[in-house]
Amino acid sequence: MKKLVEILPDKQALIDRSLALVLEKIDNALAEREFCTIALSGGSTPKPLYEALAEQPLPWEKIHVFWGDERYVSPDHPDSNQRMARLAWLDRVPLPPENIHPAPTDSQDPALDASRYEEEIRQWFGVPAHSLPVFDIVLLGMGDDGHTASLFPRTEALTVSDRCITVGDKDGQPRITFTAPLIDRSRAVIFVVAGESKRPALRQVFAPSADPMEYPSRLIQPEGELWWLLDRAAGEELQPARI
Ligand SMILES: O=C1O[C@H](COP(=O)(O)O)[C@@H](O)[C@H](O)[C@H]1O
Repeated sequence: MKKLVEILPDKQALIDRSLALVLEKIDNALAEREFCTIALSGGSTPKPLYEALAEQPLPWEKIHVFWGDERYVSPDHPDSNQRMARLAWLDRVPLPPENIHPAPTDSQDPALDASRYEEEIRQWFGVPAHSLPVFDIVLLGMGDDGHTASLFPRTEALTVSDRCITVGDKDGQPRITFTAPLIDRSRAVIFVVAGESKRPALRQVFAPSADPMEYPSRLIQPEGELWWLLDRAAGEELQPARI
C-alpha cells in the first residue's frame, strides 16, 4: 500500500485537489484499460466535487459509476446517495444510462438487495465467487464517528470477509455497503474529509494503534494507493511527522 496524506488550506482547495486527483486516476485507468470504474461516496462532502466533475469534458461512455454505499431508501428520497450524485453530476453529463450501476434498495429485504448488487458487480467485472473485482477509484468519506462507506463502529458489516457487498447498520437502519476487503482491492482509494467535527475520529484513525471496530476507517488498507485529502479544519492536528 502507498499512503499519501495532503492537508489543503480550505474546503475549496480540498475540492480542487480531489477533482485533479480523480481526473488523473481516470486518465491513468483509460491509458491501461477500455473502461474506468469509480465507486462514489455519499454524505455532504463530495457534492461540490461531483458538481465540478459535471463540468469536465470526459469520455463518458468509458466511465462506469457504482456506489460504495447507499442508504436503504428509494432513489428519489432526499437521503439517497444516488439521488445526490445524479443531481450534482450524473444527470448533467452524457453518461450512458447503462454505465450507471446504483445499489438496489427496492426489495424490502436489504440482504437480498446486497446480494443482487454483489451479483451485478461480479457479472460486470466477470469475477467469480471467492475473488474480488478491482475498482480503479473508490471515493470515501468519513463520518464523525470514524465510519466509512456504511461500515459503522461495532457492527457486523466490519467482519464480513467473504463478500463484496453487505448490509450496514446505521443505528438500526440498514444500508447497502461495499465490504472492507472489496475496498482494499482497489487501485486508488481516495478519502475526502472536511470540517472540524472530523478531528477526534481522525486522531484515532491516524494513531499508531486503535481498535478498527471502533474506528472503521482504519480497516481500509488497499493494495493500491490510499489517499487522505483533508481540509485544514479536519487535518489541523495531524502533523506530517506523525502521519
Ligand atoms: O452516511 C454517510 O456518511 C459518510 C460521511 O458523510 P459526510 O456528510 O460527513 O461527508 C459518507 O462517506 C457515506 O457515503 C455516507 O453514506
